[in-house]
Amino acid sequence: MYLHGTSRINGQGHLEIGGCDTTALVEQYGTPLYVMDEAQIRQRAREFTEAFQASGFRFQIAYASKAFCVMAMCKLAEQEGLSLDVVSDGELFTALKAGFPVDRIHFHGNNKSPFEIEMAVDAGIGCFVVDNFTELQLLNEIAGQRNRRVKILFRVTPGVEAHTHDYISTGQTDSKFGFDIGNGQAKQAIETAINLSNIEILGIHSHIGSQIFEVEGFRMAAERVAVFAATIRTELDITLQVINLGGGFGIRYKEGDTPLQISQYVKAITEAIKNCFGQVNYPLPEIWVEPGRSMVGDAGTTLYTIGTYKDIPGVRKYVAVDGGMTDNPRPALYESVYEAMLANRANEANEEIVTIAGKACESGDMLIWDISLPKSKWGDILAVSCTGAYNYAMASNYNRIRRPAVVFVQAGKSDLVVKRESQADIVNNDLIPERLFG
Ligand SMILES: Cc1ncc(COP(=O)(O)O)c(C=O)c1O
Ligand SMILES: N[C@@H](CCCC[NH3+])C(=O)O
Repeated sequence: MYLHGTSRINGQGHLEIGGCDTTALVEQYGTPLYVMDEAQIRQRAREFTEAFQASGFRFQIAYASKAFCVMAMCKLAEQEGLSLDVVSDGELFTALKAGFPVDRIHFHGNNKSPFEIEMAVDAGIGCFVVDNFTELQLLNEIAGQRNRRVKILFRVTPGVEAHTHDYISTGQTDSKFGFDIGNGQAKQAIETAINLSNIEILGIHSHIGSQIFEVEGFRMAAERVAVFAATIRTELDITLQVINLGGGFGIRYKEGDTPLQISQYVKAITEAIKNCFGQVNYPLPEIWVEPGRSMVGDAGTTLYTIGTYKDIPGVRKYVAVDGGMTDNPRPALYESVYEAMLANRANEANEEIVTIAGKACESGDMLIWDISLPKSKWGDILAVSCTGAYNYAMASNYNRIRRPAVVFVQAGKSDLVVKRESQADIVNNDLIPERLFG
């Protein structure tokens, strides 16, 4: 397993993260356990900030909280001077509860409910990223009822196909998100909004997809957005101040993954904006981005306890752990590949190829197919790396399996930031109607 961030093998031959021995973390908190390397998250935030500072552009880096949205993470994002992207009242509530400055929160989503819009307007949200015509009218109406003027970006689809899994590709014309530039709907949306008295247009937003390893897609998106901005200026007499190019910066999950340095992504984006907007003689806009995975993905490691085996001679050996698709649905959803190691026997040589199965009642509940490991036994600790993004965030209670705890580790200290769900939590919202007792 590749050792990310502060991960290392210590003198006892154990995996250590943030100066904490993972076997001690398991003793203290149990398994499955999400371990987040705080220094690694902070370093990523600083890489983004420094790269933008070097570009000379005005900027906002909005952490896409969907990747991992808990109050401690919102606090950390605030400390690092980031903005925050939320997509539901739940994420907004989490951020507000954590005391995140509301004027630095951006509200996304393709089907924001009236309740969500009201909540965000009342809270004084920094901006809405408007996704469709219905939302535009609703937002104007709700803001009007409150005598408020709300800032917006328009989410546009620039017609760029990112080289990634279909389910996480969003910039193409056939997408449920945003207004298409190519078919004229993006222009029509801006034209409509100009006449809405409770809306202030800041700019446009484009997000082409996730887990992207090259810069070409971002360059193309910047180019199309610049041409579009120029057309809008000529035809509608409005100059956009903000261009948001979304997130999508890839990370290394496994051997063969080739993400770029954060500074390379940022340089490509800022240079493309500079060139493309320069070519059409446009005042340089403020640049916003929304990294999620690249902020937290490789800072996360999940620790599991190994339980049972099923060895099918000549076919395959299954090794089951005490979690699975309920804490990490990504292999089942996207065929994502993860790396792992035995955290308590980290120096031992690999001896067998096994398949790591989860404990859910589902044949597709596999975490890793065909991985080389030392011969493991009941009670060993399996560490799976790169689980910081879209793992806890996408965890479920399928089979009424309880969601794991999350700890932040740094400089030899661990802090619980999400408690393990209890059995009481599992039935907390259940009710038995009176008549069923009769
Ligand atoms: C609008 C938007 N912004 C930001 C992100 C974050 O993407 P990533 O986690 O790949 O950086 C996403 C998710 O793909 C998104 O849909
Ligand atoms: N959930 C996806 C990323 C999509 C993000 C939202 N647009 C993943 O785990 O890779």
